[in-house]
Amino acid sequence: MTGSSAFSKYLALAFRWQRGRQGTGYDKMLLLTAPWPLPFDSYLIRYPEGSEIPPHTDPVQAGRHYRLNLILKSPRAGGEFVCATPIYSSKRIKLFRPDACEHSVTRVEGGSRYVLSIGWVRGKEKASSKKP
Ligand SMILES: O=C(O)CCC(=O)C(=O)O
Ligand SMILES: [Fe+2]
Repeated sequence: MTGSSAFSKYLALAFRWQRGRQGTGYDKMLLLTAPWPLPFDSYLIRYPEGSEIPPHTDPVQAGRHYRLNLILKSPRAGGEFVCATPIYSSKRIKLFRPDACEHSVTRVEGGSRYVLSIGWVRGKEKASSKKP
């Protein structure tokens, strides 16, 4: 993709609510993203009552995917982030490898949940090019 078409794609997407990829009731809003010097993206994610994210991974074409998720607002019940091996986890801060560690969000019950999600990719090694 050329720089200018990447930028027009960014302008078309940024600061608008889009349906989450899993189609399970959550919405995301692209804030800032850049391909260089360190590929990164940042999203505001909104989970209305009854939404959830089933177990999944977020693979990248090359390198290692990291995410720092800041839980801005928790619902009264549910909406728990589940990941067996986070790098760091507290009530409001989750640092993890979404490409390597399956993760999910339990059904939000009693109010909404809001997350600021910042992701970046380190290294260039292709997962499929790894020697056994
Ligand atoms: O909202 C969350 O806690 C996790 C969302 C998610 O799947 C991700 O950030 O990759
Ligand atoms: Fe994810």
